[in-house]
Amino acid sequence: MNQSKEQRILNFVLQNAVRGDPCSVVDTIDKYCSQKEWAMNVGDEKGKILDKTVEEANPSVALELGTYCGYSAVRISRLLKTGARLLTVEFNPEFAAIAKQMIEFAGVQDKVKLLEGPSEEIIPQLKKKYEVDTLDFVFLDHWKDRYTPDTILLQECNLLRKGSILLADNIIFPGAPDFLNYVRKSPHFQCTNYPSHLEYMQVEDAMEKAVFLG
Ligand SMILES: O=C(NCCCCCn1ccc2cnccc21)c1cc(-c2ccc(F)cc2)cc(O)c1O
Ligand SMILES: [Mg+2]
Repeated sequence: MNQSKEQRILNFVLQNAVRGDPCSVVDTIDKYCSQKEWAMNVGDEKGKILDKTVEEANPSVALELGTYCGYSAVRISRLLKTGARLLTVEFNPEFAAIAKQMIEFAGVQDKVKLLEGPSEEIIPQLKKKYEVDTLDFVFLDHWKDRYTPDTILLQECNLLRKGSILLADNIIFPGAPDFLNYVRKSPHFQCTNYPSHLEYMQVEDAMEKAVFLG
């Protein structure tokens, strides 16, 4: 049975990155996906915007929707302070299995909890089952038509507090027009746009930061 692209990415990391070194894992994935096979990791250009936003949020509890191979989970968790944690949600069991190994190889498994399933089921469980009070930072990188309903669901579940920072990938490509509309029109969010490029390509993309005002 021939390997998946995601398995090839993981194998390349296991053979070429430094175990326990999150930066080398991130750089090695970027090397593979820019030179050998494109993949939908957030990448280094948008990754730098992600880094800045995580540093601004300095979260105790962070949520990521869309783990994929674990690239942004490793990227985010390498910046977390002692005792802080990242909950990352992946819907696809094959991707979750790859991401688990990627996270463990990077040595960030103590900071990251990988939750398997659809966001609309997991978000309502965060308070009781995963002992979350409120979320300091949320990275949206899953189905683009789920960004808006999940942002509404986060509010309905009382998971956001004054100052919670949402960062959304792929605002231009593949695009999340309804999300952009929703947060920019809402009196409960202060928005900032960060123009960038699609990972590993010269195609325009952008990220949108939305700070919850309460
Ligand atoms: O589709 C993208 N990501 C989402 C993947 C599926 C998420 C599924 N999923 C995960 C957790 C979860 C929880 N609940 C429900 C569903 C859930 C994506 C695509 C492109 C892209 C693709 C083709 C192209 F030609 C150009 C660009 C680039 C990106 O950066 C992307 O992020
Ligand atoms: Mg993306």
